[in-house]
Amino acid sequence: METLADIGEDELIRRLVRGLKQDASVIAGPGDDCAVVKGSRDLLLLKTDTVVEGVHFTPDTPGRLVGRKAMARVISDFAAMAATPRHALITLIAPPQTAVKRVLEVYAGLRAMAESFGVNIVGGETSTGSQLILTVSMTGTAPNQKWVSRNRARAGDALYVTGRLGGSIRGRHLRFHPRMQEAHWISRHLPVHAMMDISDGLAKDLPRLAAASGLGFSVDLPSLPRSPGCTPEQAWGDGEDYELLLAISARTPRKQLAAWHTAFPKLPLTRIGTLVEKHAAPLATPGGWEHFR
Ligand SMILES: Nc1ncnc2c1ncn2[C@@H]1O[C@H](COP(=O)(O)OP(=O)(O)OP(=O)(O)O)[C@@H](O)[C@H]1O
Ligand SMILES: Cc1ncc(C[n+]2csc(CCOP(=O)(O)O)c2C)c(N)n1
Ligand SMILES: [Mg+2]
Repeated sequence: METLADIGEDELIRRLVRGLKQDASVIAGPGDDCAVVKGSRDLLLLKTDTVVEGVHFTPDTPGRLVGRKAMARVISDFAAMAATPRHALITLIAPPQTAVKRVLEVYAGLRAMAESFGVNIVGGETSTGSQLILTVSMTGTAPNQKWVSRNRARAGDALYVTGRLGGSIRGRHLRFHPRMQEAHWISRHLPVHAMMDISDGLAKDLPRLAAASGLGFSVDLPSLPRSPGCTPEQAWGDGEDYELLLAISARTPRKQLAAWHTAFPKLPLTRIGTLVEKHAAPLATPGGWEHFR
């Protein structure tokens, strides 16, 4: 088996970036001290995110899915802002004994996901360490200065989620689809006040969204849209759903909400609760992912 120790850093990078597809915004991609891309008059958005072997995937996870997940998680954050991802830097850390084939597969997953969302991989960094770690840093734009924050929600707003929650560890955490089209549709068609993607579980992310606007929440656990075979507690706490959580005006006309089902007939948009004044919030059920405890 050919390992990273056999081919060395420069040859690895050469193989990783060979034939990378880039659009006309890229002036200088991998190969120089920095990447150079054309700027834009739109707002610039920035995000970085890491996946770690043993935390976000295992040594058995196919390389392609590791790369897919690493790229899709960041794209999902751009979706959560109703923004457009554009340029990515990839930091790859791997033990010397890693098979070259595995790293090439990881990169194939990164590249396929990037291409399908119009993201240019323009550079990165390669180093060694005790396990496989992949960091994707990305820039994006908010056309017409329009983006959706987490913190403009108001008491009384209705809480909705896209898709179904829970059980992601059975495979969906590796194969989810960032809700990009859906998020842009929401920002265009609904009076959305706050939005985020669900990575640590509703149990963690809903309190974050509410707190960002200085509010509390009331949620009906049995009403959560669930993945097949999941309990409400799993839908609440499992995490890595990468679905959208949004707060919209309680006065949204029913017709506007019904238009969702025409636009996305296969994906539910479900009312799960309400944002309330902090002092009026019922006690929340604990749960969700936490890295350090
Ligand atoms: N080490 C750090 N230094 C500075 N800011 C950080 C650091 N880690 C996280 N943050 C910031 O804290 C906020 C929450 O980080 P987190 O990674 O939980 O993002 P998220 O979007 O809530 O979750 P996810 O990345 O799983 O979607 C983000 O705005 C992030 O930029
Ligand atoms: C091997 C393995 N063990 C556990 C999990 C579950 N998991 C890991 S990180 C995370 C929250 C999101 O991460 P972050 O907070 O970094 O965005 C969850 C739910 C997994 N996917 N693979
Ligand atoms: Mg997020």
